[in-house]
Amino acid sequence: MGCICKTQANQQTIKTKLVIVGLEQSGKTAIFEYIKRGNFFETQPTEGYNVDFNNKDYLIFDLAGRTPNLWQHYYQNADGIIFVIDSSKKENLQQVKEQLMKLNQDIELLNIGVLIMFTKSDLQLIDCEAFLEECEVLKNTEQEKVWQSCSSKTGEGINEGIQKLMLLIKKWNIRRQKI
Ligand SMILES: Nc1nc2c(ncn2[C@@H]2O[C@H](COP(=O)(O)OP(=O)(O)OP(=O)(O)O)[C@@H](O)[C@H]2O)c(=O)[nH]1
Ligand SMILES: [Mg+2]
Repeated sequence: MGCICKTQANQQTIKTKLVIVGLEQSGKTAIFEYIKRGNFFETQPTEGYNVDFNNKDYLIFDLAGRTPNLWQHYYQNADGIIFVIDSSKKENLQQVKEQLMKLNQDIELLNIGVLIMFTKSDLQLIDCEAFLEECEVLKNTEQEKVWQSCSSKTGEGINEGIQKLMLLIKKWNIRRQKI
């Protein structure tokens, strides 16, 4: 992650660094804004990234879906990744699978907790569990992941997802200390 992350982390003793990734228009910024404001906020497509470091618990980078080749550069110093899937879109699930496989490869040697967020649950069309089963992402016990269905319109599931991610990050930190 870039120097902004490290500088701000030092100044504000931020505990946890998170990165939000996912396909274009999947709902990343809406989740980022919901975490920041506690309500839905109408978004624009992201250019580059958004960052929030005012909340001392988290430093969050919300990356642009249109430049997936840049995501990996933010993983190095991250504690957690939120991979966002638009659960109202069945047509791009193949692309989602490919990005999830790429994510697995990119973080193979890093101790990072991954939360898969199926967002737009207010419009939900896909069967999340069947999808996860089909693409086998949760079967790799070496690289444990958690998942949650959520909506940035209603707020449903967002805090639950973050709590699951925090627990997973704690586990990773304990494992890291044992190594
Ligand atoms: N109904 C519904 N719409 C949502 C939800 N989350 C996001 N949207 C809408 O989906 C569209 C895309 O949301 P963004 O959060 O901007 O998506 P993004 O993943 O940040 O997109 P990029 O920055 O282009 O990669 C916007 O029109 C949002 O209003 C949700 O939970 N429910
Ligand atoms: Mg965005």
